[in-house]
Amino acid sequence: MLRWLRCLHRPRLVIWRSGSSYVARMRYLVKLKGDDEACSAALRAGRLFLYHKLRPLLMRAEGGRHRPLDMKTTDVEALLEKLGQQKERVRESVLVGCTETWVPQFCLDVGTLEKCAVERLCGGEFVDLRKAFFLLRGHDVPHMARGRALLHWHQTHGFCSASGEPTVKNQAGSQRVCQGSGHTYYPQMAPVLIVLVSDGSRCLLGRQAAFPRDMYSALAGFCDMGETMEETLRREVAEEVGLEVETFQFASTQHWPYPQSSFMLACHATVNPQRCQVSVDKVELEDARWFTLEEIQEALRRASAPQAPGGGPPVFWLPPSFTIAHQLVQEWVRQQTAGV
Ligand SMILES: NC(=O)C1=CN([C@@H]2O[C@H](COP(=O)(O)OP(=O)(O)OC[C@H]3O[C@@H](n4cnc5c(N)ncnc54)[C@H](OP(=O)(O)O)[C@@H]3O)[C@@H](O)[C@H]2O)C=CC1
Ligand SMILES: [Mg+2]
Repeated sequence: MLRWLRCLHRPRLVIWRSGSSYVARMRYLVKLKGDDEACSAALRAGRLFLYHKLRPLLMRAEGGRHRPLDMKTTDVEALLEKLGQQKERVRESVLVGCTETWVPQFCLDVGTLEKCAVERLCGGEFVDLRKAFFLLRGHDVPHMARGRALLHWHQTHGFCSASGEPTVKNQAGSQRVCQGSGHTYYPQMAPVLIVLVSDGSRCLLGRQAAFPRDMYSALAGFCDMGETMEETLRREVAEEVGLEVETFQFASTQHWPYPQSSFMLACHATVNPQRCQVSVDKVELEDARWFTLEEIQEALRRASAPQAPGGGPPVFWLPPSFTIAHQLVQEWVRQQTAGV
């Protein structure tokens, strides 16, 4: 039976900045979601982030980093007209947020335009989001991921599953409605459990064949219909590596834009060190193995994908620092070294 893992990690205290500005902005955003006219006015005054076939438009910033390129709506309208499109296409955009200075932010996919022409006219580059994860600063990543996820949802929910008729997006893009059946569709995320398993002194990482070469991550799996988080955790660890979890503790959550949109629920778990022989399900994983604290600490010190010197054995590496898998690994190291 699962037991709660006591004292492994201190509960996280989150302190939000106080003040009425956050509340007012959230109320403004909810108004834009429910009021097409207000949202159209916000679009005129807002900023647009362009995507091309779900690749965000980035520009080079100082220090070799990149940043998302945002544009005035009127500039995007001029761009569309210059490339032979109707400027009304800006209305295909979706609302993704609002800055602290109350500038509404929208995303628009211009995948039907010629990519190089847009890049030339805007002075940026459309970059695959997985590559962009390594180029952007941490706080820009969730923003770009959210835009991609929402645009992808709209691109794949154009028809009603009840009537087969086209669905229509509201101006904010917070829902699609089928006039025929009356169904309203809302953007969805699939719950995924991600877990860092430890035997007390080592942690278990695995890799799928589709991962970048030599990258290892925490175990993950989609929640089955009707499962609790604990049941998914226990099942996935049993299925993928043949181990029985003894204790676990919830850690945090993260939105992840793949494969469609996932709501990642992150946990730490332990197995009995006397029963930690890994048996990998080769359909799901290419490999899974135990790593010592020293190996993990060294991987955390390596900034990016390392090259094995002189053709020696490949060195493993971890997902980028903003990912929840990386955060689980860092938490585990902190716990292992606490009081040392
Ligand atoms: N942010 C992070 O730090 C990390 C994120 N992840 C993400 O977690 C997600 C899940 O991990 P993964 O190990 O692949 O999951 P699973 O172990 O559940 O295996 C994936 C398989 O499950 C099936 N499946 C069941 N439900 C779904 C669903 N709702 N959507 C898609 N496939 C489903 C598919 O099988 P079939 O194709 O046969 O139908 C798919 O190939 C991935 O999207 C991955 O990108 C993973 C690690 C780190
Ligand atoms: Mg998996």
